[in-house]
Amino acid sequence: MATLSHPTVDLSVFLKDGEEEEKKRAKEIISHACSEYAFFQAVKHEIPLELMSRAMELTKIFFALPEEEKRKCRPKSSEPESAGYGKMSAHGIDLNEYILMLPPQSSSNVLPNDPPELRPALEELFNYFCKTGELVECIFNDCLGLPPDFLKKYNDDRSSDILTTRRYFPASENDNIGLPQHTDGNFITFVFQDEVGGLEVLKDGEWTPIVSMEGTIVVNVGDVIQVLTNNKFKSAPHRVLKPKGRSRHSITYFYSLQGDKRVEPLPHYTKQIGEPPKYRGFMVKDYRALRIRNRTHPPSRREDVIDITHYAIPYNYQE
Ligand SMILES: O=C(O)CCC(=O)C(=O)O
Ligand SMILES: [Fe+2]
Repeated sequence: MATLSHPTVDLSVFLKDGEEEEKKRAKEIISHACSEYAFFQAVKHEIPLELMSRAMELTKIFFALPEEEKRKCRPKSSEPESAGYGKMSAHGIDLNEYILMLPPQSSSNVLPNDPPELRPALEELFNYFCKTGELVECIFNDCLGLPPDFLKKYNDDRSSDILTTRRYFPASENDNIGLPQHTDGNFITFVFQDEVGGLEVLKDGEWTPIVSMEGTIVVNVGDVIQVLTNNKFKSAPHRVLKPKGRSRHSITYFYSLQGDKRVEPLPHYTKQIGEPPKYRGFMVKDYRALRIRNRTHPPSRREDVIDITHYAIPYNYQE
């Protein structure tokens, strides 16, 4: 197995005034990581470590409850990807179970009352992740050489952000996939995995594990950033393996773009540098619908699963 070490970035330098040299170095690491691996690990972020582990422990308590208790949090709507408790299965095998949460103020949320401390912990965590998302977006803006606040103005509506907390079931004799290979369709994703690990990224044709480190957040570039930057920043395929003999837990925050936004390669990465666009433009909601269809009507062949290459312009597209 390849041993790729994903770069680690201290985000605290961006929370202080001055320290220009440190900021420059951190931005170089992030730019390199996002162009090569699509993933990096963030330490000294603003999210209190105590809150991260409290939320993780509380979700473990929830997932250990009897099925009928958890079902009390079934979504209000039958639409796929609705807020609430759900289970992800493929070909009759349970892969993982999850709570999907929209912004705390959303009336669509169906959050557990048991354990009672879980709901406020998730709401608090959601708000911290949102702040971290805004910070990383601002750092990306600089790394990409875009005009000040360009991404902030473009992505100014946080109502589509999602937090999921998942329990992956233990592996069976013949099956160890907890989440099949995919790229994230959103802007930027933040993952907090427990000590079990299991998240892997595809790099140069090899699956490489993202080592779990306490208090660390995994940051990964989503498809929207890959398209905007015309592939300068990459969104890499990743998957989660289920562990043998135990469960695995993670909390993921999808910093997203609102459905009515149009996404296409920016002039800064096309016209202005004489590069042809590698993608045609699309609406976020249309891409989201295609991705949901992958789930509700899974194609039998892997190559028929719709991903961002659906919008690639064949003659211009290179990895
Ligand atoms: O659970 C994890 O570690 C990552 C989950 C993930 O990749 C996703 O939900 O898109
Ligand atoms: Fe993912």
